[in-house]
Amino acid sequence: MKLLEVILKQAKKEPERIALSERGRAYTYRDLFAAMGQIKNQIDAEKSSDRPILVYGENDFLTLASMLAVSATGRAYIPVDAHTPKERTELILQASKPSLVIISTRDQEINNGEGTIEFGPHFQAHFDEAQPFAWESVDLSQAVTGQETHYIIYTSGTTGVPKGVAVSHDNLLSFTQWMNQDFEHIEANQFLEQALYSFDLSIFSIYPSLTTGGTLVTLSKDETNNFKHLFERLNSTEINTWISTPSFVDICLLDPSFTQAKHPALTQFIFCGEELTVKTAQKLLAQFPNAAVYNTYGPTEATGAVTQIRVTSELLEKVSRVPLGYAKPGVHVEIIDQELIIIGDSVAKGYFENPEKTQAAFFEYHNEPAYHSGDAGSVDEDGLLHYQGRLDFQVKFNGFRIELQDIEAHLLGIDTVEKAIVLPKLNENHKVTALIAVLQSTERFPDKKAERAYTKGLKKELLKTVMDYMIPTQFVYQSDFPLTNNGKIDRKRLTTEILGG
Ligand SMILES: Nc1ncnc2c1ncn2[C@@H]1O[C@H](COP(=O)(O)OP(=O)(O)OP(=O)(O)O)[C@@H](O)[C@H]1O
Repeated sequence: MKLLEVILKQAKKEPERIALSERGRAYTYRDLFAAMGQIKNQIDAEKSSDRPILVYGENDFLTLASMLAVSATGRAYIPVDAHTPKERTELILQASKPSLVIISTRDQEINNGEGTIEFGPHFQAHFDEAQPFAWESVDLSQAVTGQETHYIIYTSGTTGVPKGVAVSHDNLLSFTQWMNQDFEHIEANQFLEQALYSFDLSIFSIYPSLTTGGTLVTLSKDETNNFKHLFERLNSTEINTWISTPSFVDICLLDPSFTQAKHPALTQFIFCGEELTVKTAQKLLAQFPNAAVYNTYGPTEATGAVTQIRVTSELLEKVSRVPLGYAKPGVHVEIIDQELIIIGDSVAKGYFENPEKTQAAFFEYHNEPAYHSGDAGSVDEDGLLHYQGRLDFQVKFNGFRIELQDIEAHLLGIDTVEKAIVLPKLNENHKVTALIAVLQSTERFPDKKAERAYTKGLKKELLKTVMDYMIPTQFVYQSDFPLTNNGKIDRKRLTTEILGG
């Protein structure tokens, strides 16, 4: 069955259920299909080629309806958030050459600080609620299916030109079925939709919610950026399933009202995108002792996530790093030369119209699709996967091979350390000349002398668990860490801030 057909079946059963709730406004499943139909008509009227369609919008109803309308025409959609820097949007436009651009943001001024973008053929999406709607008019005969590309998400591209990961309908179907089976079953589940649609963490809420008659509770950019607005919204909205990066929940844990007593309906937390530290998991379980907390792992190239584990207090007592979990059905993970190789039905089709990059990362392993994750790890005898950091975060320092994230994990093992990032300082020959630890500590230092004394104690503590050649050369303290648009700690910006351009 096609994903859109599953959504339609569910929608027809309970058309008045809320499909999406934005700040100050809620839309039913009937609204969603009505809007999809209208936008699909607009697409059909353009008579564009069957190349992908770029949807330029925000996390809201009109953007969701636009993406689904594109799927209904059988084309792939490319979600681009309207807050994306102009230059990057232009790079994505050049790389993807979409047949059409749907502008679903209501705020046309959004990018004007940076000037107008040349979109090529485009139209503004509209939803006219006064127009009559009949379920019989819904036509999914052309809708995306099988190996056809469902969406193309451009990864933030740590280097150079962004790469568009092409995910098939069947990749997404397999992911959605797993989410619907292997996590908590919550009736009329209200999903937090914090991740931008242009970040694949968003599929954790969109498809499981829509295929089961749930509600997407979307946060606007203003709400995720403004602590006061965020808490106004969180405290006035019921959420059952929380999906975010660990860094985002860290921000929420700063608010004393973020507790089970205040949010009794919030019973499930699902994390992905970056390491969930033992500290964050402990803090969360202390605030929400009855909630089911899951760590999941996966790159965009393997459709959202491919492993999961329920994180309990008992588990946290036994481990120094939170395991990544067990592989989903249809996927297995092998370690080849230290690297996690993801094999099976979640592996995406490749990078859109980029055979060179595709060939470098995707391959066939015993007749199954496989992907080089670039992550280091190990697998237990019973199939439990452990994370050891990104392979490209391994450096040579004074002749020793050092895994930066290994030092970070040990720093986080110290009670007063809340966050830790270790950055390599390079000379002009790209040789590491120093390791800089950037820390957020619970301690406050009245003066430099106090800071030095604390650092001295920290080094002593660290020496109990790591080799002396792994001790950072310098320690820098920050009260908060910059985050990327996707809500992960922004190492690149931190490097520029600490080490200079
Ligand atoms: N649960 C987890 N624990 C540790 N690391 C994780 C976890 N989940 C995801 N990651 C990290 O995030 C990576 C996947 O992230 P994603 O596909 O969003 O792109 P990225 O590698 O962060 O690059 P970019 O953001 O530049 O596109 C994984 O390869 C892994 O390194």
